[in-house]
Amino acid sequence: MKFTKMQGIGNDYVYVNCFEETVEDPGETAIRVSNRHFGIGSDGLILIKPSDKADFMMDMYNADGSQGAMCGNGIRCVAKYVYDKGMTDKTEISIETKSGIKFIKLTTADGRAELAQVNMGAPVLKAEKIPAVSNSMEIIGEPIEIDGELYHMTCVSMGNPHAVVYVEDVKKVQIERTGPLFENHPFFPDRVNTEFVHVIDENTIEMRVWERGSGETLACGTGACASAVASILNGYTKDEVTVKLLGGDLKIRWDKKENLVYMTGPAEIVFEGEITCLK
Ligand SMILES: N[C@@H](CCC[C@H](N)C(=O)O)C(=O)O
Repeated sequence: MKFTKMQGIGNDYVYVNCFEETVEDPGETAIRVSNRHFGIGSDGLILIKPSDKADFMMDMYNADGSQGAMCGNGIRCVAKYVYDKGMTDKTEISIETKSGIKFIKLTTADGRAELAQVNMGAPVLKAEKIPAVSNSMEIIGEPIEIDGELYHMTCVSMGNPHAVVYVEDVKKVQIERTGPLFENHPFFPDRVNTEFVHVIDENTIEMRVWERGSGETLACGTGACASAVASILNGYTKDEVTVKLLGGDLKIRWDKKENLVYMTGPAEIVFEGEITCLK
């Protein structure tokens, strides 16, 4: 099976072109390829498939084999892949995901895609739709105690569930301990991605993420969008936010008039290869 390893600000996935390849058991394949010692090494697996509703389809799996409905960094990479490989000559591409069709605009140079702006759609704030168990309709700045520590949490779905909490210093977060406690908290029936955010100024935040199904990653596109929306809702930032992640920066803009979130960032091919045997 031929594959391409790609990354969007350090959030790395193994991409398989399913116009040419068939993946029988994507969950199991994701677990095997993601292993950083016995496999290729990645945060998960992304399949690029034909779609009858959009130009292409993205089907994504986390490192633990669970399927994700949406992947912000992944969708920029899929758009770069199909453009750079000549599968389309369009610079405005539609991609079907499990959370609906997303629209991507590419900036190109020398026949290659460099930056991708993704219309990520409307943020979902209703607790039951995230899903999160709460007596409130929306969870904005709600207190939650985790491991004896009090956090104020804002929950947003960007096609997948996110809990955004604010901290003084992202470097000091014991994410390997705290991340799983949020991820598997009974508050979140489908588990949750958690963003630990520090507000730098009204235009800039920094963030570390614990991803549902993959653990700490260098970046999360949907998480950056959720963090920007949470920071705007809590009055910490303006509507356009630079999100600084361990792997790089993303620009997020919430167009409140249209209620649409736009994410802009890079995508890169790291290497390509062929799997002949993977235990
Ligand atoms: N890294 C992604 C999100 C991947 C899916 C997530 N872990 C989930 O299960 O919801 C991104 O860039 O958005």
